[in-house]
Amino acid sequence: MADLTKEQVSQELEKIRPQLNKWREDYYTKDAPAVEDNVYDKLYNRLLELEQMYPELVTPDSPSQQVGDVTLPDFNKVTHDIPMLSMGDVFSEAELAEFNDRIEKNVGHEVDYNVELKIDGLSLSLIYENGILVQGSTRGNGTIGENVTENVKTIADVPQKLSRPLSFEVRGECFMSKKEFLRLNQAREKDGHQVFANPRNAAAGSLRQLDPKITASRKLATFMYTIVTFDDLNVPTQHDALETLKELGFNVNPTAKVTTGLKGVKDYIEHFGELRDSLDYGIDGVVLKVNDLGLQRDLGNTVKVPRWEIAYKFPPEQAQSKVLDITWTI
Ligand SMILES: NC(=O)c1cc2c(=O)c3cc(F)ccc3oc2nc1N
Repeated sequence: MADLTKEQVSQELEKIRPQLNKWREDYYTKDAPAVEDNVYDKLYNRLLELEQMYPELVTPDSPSQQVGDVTLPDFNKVTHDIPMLSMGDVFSEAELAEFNDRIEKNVGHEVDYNVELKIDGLSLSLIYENGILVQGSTRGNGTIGENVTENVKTIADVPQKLSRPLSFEVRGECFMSKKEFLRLNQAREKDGHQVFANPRNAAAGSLRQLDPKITASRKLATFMYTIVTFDDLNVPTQHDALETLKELGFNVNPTAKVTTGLKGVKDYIEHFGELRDSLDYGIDGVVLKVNDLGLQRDLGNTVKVPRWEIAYKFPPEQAQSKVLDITWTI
């Protein structure tokens, strides 16, 4: 990157910030994205790059200062005691190798990863008290989310009562299957309503409804992936956490795989890059998580993302073949 003067960076930031904020506004509050995720992500990463050059140019309204969704004014709000962070994104094998190098340097040895599909939905938090579902909420800005408890109770695969009287929080992804997305859009077209741009926006628009009866009329689904407070559950790894979630009656995506270092990650990415179109749910990448939960705690989080996981993003659907063109040198 040629060295840019502060003035040049300031001018470019003045163009990028409003553009990203406009796209964010559309993406979160209108549930109708103006651009593909990867276009947003690339410009967002450019903003981060420029802000890192001259941190004094960061403004409070910069997209880098807000995390996650913009919450609509009309939902009751909930505070996430443990922030719901987002994930760092990478777009190439070289960046995956950099992530792995950082982890091995920090930990001092090779680590196992739990590799999971990155479901293209919206984050969901579920809180249970003595085994009873008492609260469902969205990520919101990471600290303040939207209370969607009554809506969540209409999702068939969300257990309202657990087989054990546990009090804890679990987190996962709420999504809409491609089949349901087509059915819903056909119905909306017939009724002269605006159709949803993609299953992710249909899921967001359906979960973030003020009227639970509307949510109930749309078939939402979940894949849960985190037990937030697992102290008394004696769960040593992320893979075990997924097993425990399944035993407790949650819907868990069945494709997770434990790898040693990056060995096997290439195959996993290529395999699911090929299967992507045939899955009945949208995926936009693959998530690598340090499998050992103790190591995750030691590695900790930055203000915005955990240090112990990374999301490798597929190229957008129409560029699907590109996933196979990556020359892997691992
Ligand atoms: N879309 C997903 O399929 C998916 C998303 C996340 C997260 O957003 C996520 C965010 C955190 F702060 C921590 C763990 C996470 O794990 C995750 N795991 C997944 N499988």
